Amino acid sequence: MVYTGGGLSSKIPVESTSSSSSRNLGLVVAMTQKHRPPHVLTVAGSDSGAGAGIQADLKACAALGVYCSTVITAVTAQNTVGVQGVNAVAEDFVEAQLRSVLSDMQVDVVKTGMLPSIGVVEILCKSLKEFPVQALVVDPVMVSTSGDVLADSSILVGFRGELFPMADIVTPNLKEASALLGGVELKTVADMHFAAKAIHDLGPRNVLIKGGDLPASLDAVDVFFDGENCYELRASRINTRNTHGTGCTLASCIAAELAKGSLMLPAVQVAKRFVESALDYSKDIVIGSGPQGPLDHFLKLKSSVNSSSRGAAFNPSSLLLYAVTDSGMTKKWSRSMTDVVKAAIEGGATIIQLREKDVETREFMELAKACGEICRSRGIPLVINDRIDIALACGADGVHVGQSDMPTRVARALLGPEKIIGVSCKTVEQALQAWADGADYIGCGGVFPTSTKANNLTIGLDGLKTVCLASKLPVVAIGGIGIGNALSVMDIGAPNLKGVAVVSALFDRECVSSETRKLSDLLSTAK
Ligand SMILES: Cc1ncc(COP(=O)(O)OP(=O)(O)O)c(N)n1
Ligand SMILES: Cc1nc(C(=O)O)sc1CCOP(=O)(O)O
Ligand SMILES: [Mg+2]
Repeated sequence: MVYTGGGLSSKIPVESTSSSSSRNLGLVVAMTQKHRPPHVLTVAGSDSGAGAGIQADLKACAALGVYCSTVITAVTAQNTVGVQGVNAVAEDFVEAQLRSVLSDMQVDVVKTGMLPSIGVVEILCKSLKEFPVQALVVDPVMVSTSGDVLADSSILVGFRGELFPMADIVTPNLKEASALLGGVELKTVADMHFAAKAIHDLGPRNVLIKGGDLPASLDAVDVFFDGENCYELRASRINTRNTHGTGCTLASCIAAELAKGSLMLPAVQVAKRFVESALDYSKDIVIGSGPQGPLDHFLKLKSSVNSSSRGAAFNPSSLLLYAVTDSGMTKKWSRSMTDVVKAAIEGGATIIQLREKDVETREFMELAKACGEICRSRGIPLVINDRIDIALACGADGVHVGQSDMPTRVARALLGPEKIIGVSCKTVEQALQAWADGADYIGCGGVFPTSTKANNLTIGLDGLKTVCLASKLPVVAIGGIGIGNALSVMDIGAPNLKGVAVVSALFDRECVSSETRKLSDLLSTAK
């Protein structure tokens, strides 16, 4: 089959094109080391409401950094009210999908969800014998959370006879466990222990009985049995209507962790923690008008801990008057850090960087939290120097890293797509690398000699201009800059030079707010 659209092929750099953008794409591709990501194949039904099924599996795997391919067994018309329709995919086409993925894509773990007929179970087992994988996670989906039947009871024969003996773990909820055991009542944790052992006798190497529906329990208790020991795994019960998709998500997370190389019990524990956090993060979202809303796998990225103050995308104009703190200077003038941050903002600082080289982690955290509140209430971004952990823990807007700090690409992976990342660059190569690695701006200097940073190389106005003209990112100049020379910096004739970053000219002065005001007024006259 020939595909002539944009797609992936448009990302491959074309040799004969000499534009700078295609050259840089080539650079990015060349720099990328080839590796095979952990890979889960989910064999399940599609949920049009995207809370459960294939859609939940894709999101859960993505959230845990695992590649997920899909074999769709049925298409359901489904929302927060219930299941309005089920259209099973023809069995030979389920087989075709399985063959396509398994014969080509080096799947590590297969996870199953809705298997609508015994024929599909048989096809799956046959395919797994032909293309063995490292592990098989079976979520024996029979009834949806809304009570709608998703597989007829003949499926039980297929589960017991063929699939379970191949499974590394099965993850029934109480209703499914009861059905698997011929309708036995399961009402207590002791019943769950019994069920785990009885289902283990059907052949899987591990069993996880999910106790979410257990009556009158304060904790969410699941029982895990590995053939020798039974464990009660407890998590706090989260009071929310948004629980649709938790079963699929849990099984997918187990599969994802196994694909990364985890042992079974740790994989189950990570999966439980993920579901608990996702439920907590999404407990108040409103999607649909029915009784069961979906959980949101990616709210973690938007949680108050991670991104509380980042209202809008990074605005380069916030680099105009970039105030960088220094605890030595703050102590020298017997001031508190919160007072100097307030004073700088009062004087017109447009972004604050907390640069604390000599404080303990605990104190840095407290300072970052306190300054974060001040900045947030005044609409000014707060960036943390060097410390990605502090930025994450206190919900800062981003970080500034140097060439010997955490690599930008790793910082971006840890901080997610929305946080601001600034990178110190003294050369054109460093500036291009910062862009390729996902930075938002670069700090370029030392423009002039400085006594604030020991042994700092001075690159002068010419060095600054060279880097600015090559940089694809906005630039803030740093090093020895103050009222006497700020305009000469801003006048170098580089449109992407957006401002100046200053330490001593603000914080090693008698009055922080009036010094900042003078510099702010001066910068407002720059072209
Ligand atoms: C805006 C800005 N530019 C450059 C730096 C210097 O960062 P780095 O090279 O990591 O040195 P330290 O500040 O960590 O000593 C900066 N902090 N801010
Ligand atoms: C923190 C820092 N980074 C620099 C760089 O060149 O990357 S110069 C510098 C210190 C800037 O302090 P002052 O404004 O007091 O000169
Ligand atoms: Mg640094």
